[in-house]
Amino acid sequence: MSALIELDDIRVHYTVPTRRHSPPVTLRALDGVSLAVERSRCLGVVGESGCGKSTLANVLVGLRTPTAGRVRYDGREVGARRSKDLCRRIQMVFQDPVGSLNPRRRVRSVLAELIDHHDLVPDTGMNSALDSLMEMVDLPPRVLEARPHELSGGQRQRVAIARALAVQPEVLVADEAVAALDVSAQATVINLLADLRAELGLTIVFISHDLGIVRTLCDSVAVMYAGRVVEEGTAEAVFTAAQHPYTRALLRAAPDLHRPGTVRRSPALEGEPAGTPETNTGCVFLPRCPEAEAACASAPPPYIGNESHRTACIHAVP
Ligand SMILES: Nc1ncnc2c1ncn2[C@@H]1O[C@H](COP(=O)(O)OP(=O)(O)OP(=O)(O)O)[C@@H](O)[C@H]1O
Repeated sequence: MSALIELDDIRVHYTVPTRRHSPPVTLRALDGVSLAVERSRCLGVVGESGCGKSTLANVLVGLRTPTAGRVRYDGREVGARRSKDLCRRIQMVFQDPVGSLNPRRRVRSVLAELIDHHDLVPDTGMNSALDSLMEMVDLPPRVLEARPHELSGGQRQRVAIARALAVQPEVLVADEAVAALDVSAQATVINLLADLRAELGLTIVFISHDLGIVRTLCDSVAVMYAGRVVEEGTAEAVFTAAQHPYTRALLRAAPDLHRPGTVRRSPALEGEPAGTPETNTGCVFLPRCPEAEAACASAPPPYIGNESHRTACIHAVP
């Protein structure tokens, strides 16, 4: 199967200030990421907080121009300035629908404006296009008349998905799209994404801290550490026979994988002690993983920043 999106040696470096009188350092948020996403498939991207997942999402949708590397879409190289049509084809769903929806505007007006902007439906077909969108995301038509604060978290996230679907995209990049939802709303949104993929042939890049959900939804998984993809494979292979020490540490630390009835622990990890993750707003912070650091030795510390919220990918370029 041919890849719809290809990333080739993508680097995103930021220049960040340090202490007064010290020169700024370069932070490698992405440090040579190569990935291919096949059409109509779902790729999960996992890794601890700060490893570069959102930066990757931003590169995919064109919100961030890479410092180096190439992005290809459907075989064609994508430049720094994307066409309106390419922007339409790759849509993002963010973690926080409240922040991404204008609180003053009714759902109808947000969706209609987008459809209009891309000339996707004649004026006479607008009402039925909006009704079908609501049906697609399993919301009653009355939601069209609501403002975001009048909806539940799960409903808002479905409106955010409707907004992405309004422009008839080929790719959805979901960046922690269910992290802010309770378990039942999460299940609804996950099922919705799975149905949309099956019905519309959508390609999905699903970024999440929740390994249980990734295993359920995704065909393949890319594991990120310190701005790099350290392991990539089918979901089954990654979850049952992880190869990289960091993936194994991540699996050990994932609370969902130890919860009975969700996802069984990888046989590859049998006999190894489970980690004790500290959780904070849904993020899993791993205990330091010397094996993983050794395996990523070409990206050595020193880390900068707050050690208690360790962002492994922050290391100064020597
Ligand atoms: N505009 C920016 N300027 C400087 N540093 C940035 C910028 N955006 C992101 N970073 C840094 O780049 C690194 C990667 O950030 P990113 O948001 O991609 O991580 P993440 O894996 O998505 O984390 P989380 O799971 O917590 O959302 C982090 O160390 C972050 O602080």
